[in-house]
Amino acid sequence: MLVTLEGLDGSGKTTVWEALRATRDDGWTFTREPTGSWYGDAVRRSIGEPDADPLAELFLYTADHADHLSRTVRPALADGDVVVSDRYSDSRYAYQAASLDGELKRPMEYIRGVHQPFTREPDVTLYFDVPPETGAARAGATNKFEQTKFLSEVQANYEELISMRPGRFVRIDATRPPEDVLDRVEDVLGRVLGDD
Ligand SMILES: Nc1ncnc2c1ncn2[C@@H]1O[C@H](COP(=O)(O)OP(=O)(O)OP(=O)(O)O)[C@@H](O)[C@H]1O
Ligand SMILES: Cc1cn([C@H]2C[C@H](O)[C@@H](COP(=O)(O)O)O2)c(=O)[nH]c1=O
Repeated sequence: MLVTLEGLDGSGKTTVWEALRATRDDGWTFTREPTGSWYGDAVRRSIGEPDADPLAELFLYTADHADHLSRTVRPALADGDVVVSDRYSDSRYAYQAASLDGELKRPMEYIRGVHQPFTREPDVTLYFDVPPETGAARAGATNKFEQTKFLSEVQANYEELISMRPGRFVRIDATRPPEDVLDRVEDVLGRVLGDD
């Protein structure tokens, strides 16, 4: 089963991912995008570039995803592991659709179309829901993505994705204290894995 954690910068995904990882052992693979590979290094370099070309940036993230799929996600799923990824393809559909708004016609449709032939859709996606102001403040507003205005566009894109796949997304109220957020995530995982 492939479980992904999605949401705005500062929504608390990594906090939960680390807490889950600390209490699980065999049968679980914890992974993330951007990855730790050299493709991920290229992505992180681009995040730090305010003037990076948004289309070039989309393809850096997508290259990292292709490598992540073939080297980590697909092998772990083939071994029967539960794979938990902190960010995955929906981050591209939400963030790069925002950064390419005005550059391409229907950017989300374009980005989903690029992924469709090779990606593996998640089974369950936990959406960490916070207002853009909260996300930007928690993240520290240190780069071009961690800005309230940009995150408002990203949030609208996530809402569109949720309305397209209501059965896959589970909304988590991530404005709650960290312990409550983790409890809710554990409940959801217990339910979906129990049903598996
Ligand atoms: N539920 C919460 N309430 C208040 N603060 C939180 C909560 N969860 C996480 N934080 C704090 O918010 C900051 C961002 O958290 P975290 O790194 O987990 O978010 P993230 O969604 O992974 O962000 P990014 O996508 O930018 O990496 C951290 O300082 C963390 O301690
Ligand atoms: C995978 C992915 C990420 N992003 C953005 C979101 C964040 O601002 C940064 C890095 O992610 P992290 O969770 O803070 O480590 O990159 C993106 O725009 N598109 C993506 O596909």
